[in-house]
Amino acid sequence: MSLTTIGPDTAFENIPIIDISDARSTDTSKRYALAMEIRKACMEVGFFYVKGHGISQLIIDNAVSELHNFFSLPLEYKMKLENKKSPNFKGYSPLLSGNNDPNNKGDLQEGFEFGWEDPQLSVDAAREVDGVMAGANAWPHEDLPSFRPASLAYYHAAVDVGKSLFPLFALALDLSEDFFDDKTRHSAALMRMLHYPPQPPTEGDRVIGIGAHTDWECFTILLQEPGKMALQVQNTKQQWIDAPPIDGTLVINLGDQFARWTNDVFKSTVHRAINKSGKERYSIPLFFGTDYHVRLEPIASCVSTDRPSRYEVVTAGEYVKSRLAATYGHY
Ligand SMILES: O=C(O)CCC(=O)C(=O)O
Ligand SMILES: [Fe+2]
Repeated sequence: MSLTTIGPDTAFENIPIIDISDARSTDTSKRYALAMEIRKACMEVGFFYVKGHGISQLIIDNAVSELHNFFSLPLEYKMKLENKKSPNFKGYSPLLSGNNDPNNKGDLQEGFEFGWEDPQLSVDAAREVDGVMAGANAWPHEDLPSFRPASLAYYHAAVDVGKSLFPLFALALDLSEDFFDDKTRHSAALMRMLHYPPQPPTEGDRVIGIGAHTDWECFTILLQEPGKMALQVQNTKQQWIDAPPIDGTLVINLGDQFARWTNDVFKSTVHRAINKSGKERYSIPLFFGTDYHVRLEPIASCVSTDRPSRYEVVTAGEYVKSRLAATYGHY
């Protein structure tokens, strides 16, 4: 079936909530029904909340509390782990060091980035499969020893949720459920711990938490700290729709790799965050892509004579590398 003729005829005004407890159901019809819900959200919004994701509140609370501790360290401690010192850009990025929206002056956030740790794989071998971001993480072992285990516990739980979603995305695209299995062997899954200071009243909208952008991978799993509104998602009428934290849920949003793969049938939707809560705000996105050598070729059901291929075919790694260079000056 062609997916190119089904499309949204209205701009979305809210973001659906999908219960994914059936993601690994042994009942095929339940998995299929869930995939159809996901298909609708991917085609109409590019964002959805998930509940029933199975990550324990304890794992989430520990990660969030360690993340508060990390960002409370003195700047000089955090700067010891600055990502520019790392060959693969892991570690700490200070306030205003990134700029996601070229019209802006910098993102009002500081971050800590880490990825998959595979003790079996040497750094060189990892780089070969995972490209520029592969290799060791930079942890504040001495200054905050409990940060690594708490962060990795949440990371592994979130990666597991991500792995349960790929077969559903495949079904949603009328592909076999295992379509992404051989393309996601090495978990190109990067996690960023983020801290957004309150938006200063004196700043206009050219210095905000994170400027308007799309994500670069297949999809992102975002944990927002409860109670603080910041994330907004843009619809086709250029209206900003609020995506507040909702208890018990995570936000899933699609990124550019899926847009390329699906010839924009799945939407990589523009979003931004402005922390107007007056308090410190924290969030944890996990960017879930395919292995970096995988070519982002459009899926047959997403191309037609009326909708020819929109993107040049590149590998996932080439794409991410080009976006990193544009956003952080990493080459
Ligand atoms: O902090 C948020 O809510 C959004 C973060 C985000 O969009 C990103 O890091 O790509
Ligand atoms: Fe994003």
